Amino acid sequence: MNEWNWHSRWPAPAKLNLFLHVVGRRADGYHLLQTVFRFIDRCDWLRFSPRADGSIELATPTPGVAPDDDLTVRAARLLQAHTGCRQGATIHLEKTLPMGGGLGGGSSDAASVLLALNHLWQTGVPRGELEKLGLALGADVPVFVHGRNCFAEGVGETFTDLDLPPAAYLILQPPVLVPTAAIFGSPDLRRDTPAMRPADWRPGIGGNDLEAVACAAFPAVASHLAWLRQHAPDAMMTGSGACVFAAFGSEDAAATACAGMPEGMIGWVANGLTQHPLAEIAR
Ligand SMILES: C[C@@](CO)(OP(=O)(O)O)[C@H](O)COP(=O)(O)OP(=O)(O)OC[C@H]1O[C@@H](n2ccc(N)nc2=O)[C@H](O)[C@@H]1O
Ligand SMILES: Nc1ncnc2c1ncn2[C@@H]1O[C@H](COP(=O)(O)OP(=O)(O)O)[C@@H](O)[C@H]1O
Repeated sequence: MNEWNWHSRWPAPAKLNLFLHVVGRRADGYHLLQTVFRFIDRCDWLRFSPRADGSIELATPTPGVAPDDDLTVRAARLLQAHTGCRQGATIHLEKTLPMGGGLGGGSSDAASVLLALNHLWQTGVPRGELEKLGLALGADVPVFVHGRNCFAEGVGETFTDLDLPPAAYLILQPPVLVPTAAIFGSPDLRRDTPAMRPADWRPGIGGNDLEAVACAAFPAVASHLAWLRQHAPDAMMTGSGACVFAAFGSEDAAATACAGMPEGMIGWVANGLTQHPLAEIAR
């Protein structure tokens, strides 16, 4: 893909979990999930400048995250270590996606860094290997490297690709940062939803098993969900929260509901993507 180069602005799209079931737990405490990932057209954006000194620098530190802990920096260093690459990069990250929002922003940033620098440094790591590398950074990273809307299993690393119909979503952003580990660690979490066959899933099937725990711990999530359900009964939370969303019949219908939000509520309309914008790179 020749159009992607050092001058490009690289997208890191958000995801929605169209349903999310906890079907078990691994010996190491990680939860076995079934979920459908859908990419949407709301993105963080990345730019890269080459560095001859081999170091990785983040020119735009993320508020509240030490640069060495930032998933963008960790992803770049992981790729360097994996390939023995001696080139470096300065990373410029333009954050749009809320942190701790269940939209996978940090994971998507990490995946786009892996895809972009693998291309720019010409390190030639195949996509499947990049997915495995991404898993070391977080359970959500592999799907963004994978690049297709899909039914995911395991901790989120085994994929059955899906063709999803176009959809317009209204997404509400409660003003809280939900810590994923605390939601998965709750004694109240239901962990025994029966597994389904990926081929049996259809849009509208399944709920989010993390939702009740997040709503109990964060009343703002519950109140945003209650408001959205007045307009769209199928509204649900994405990931471990905090954001909640609903599909509408058209972008106009979603925009109309958005325009009716009470003062102070933050929400926006996004369209479902047919695939990740970097899906064809390194394939
Ligand atoms: C819940 C989901 C659904 O897509 O999304 P988000 O809400 O984070 O967007 C993901 O599974 C989150 O993935 P990610 O955010 O990458 O999680 P990680 O950093 O790997 O894990 C954070 C912590 O959550 C717990 N965890 C995470 C994933 C999983 N399958 N089981 C778990 O028990 C573990 O305690 C882990 O230490
Ligand atoms: N580049 C990054 N963008 C967002 N969060 C990051 C980043 N690097 C590290 N983090 C950490 O990852 C956590 C989870 O962020 P994020 O992926 O945006 O939320 P979620 O997993 O709920 O979708 C943040 O609270 C933050 O501490």
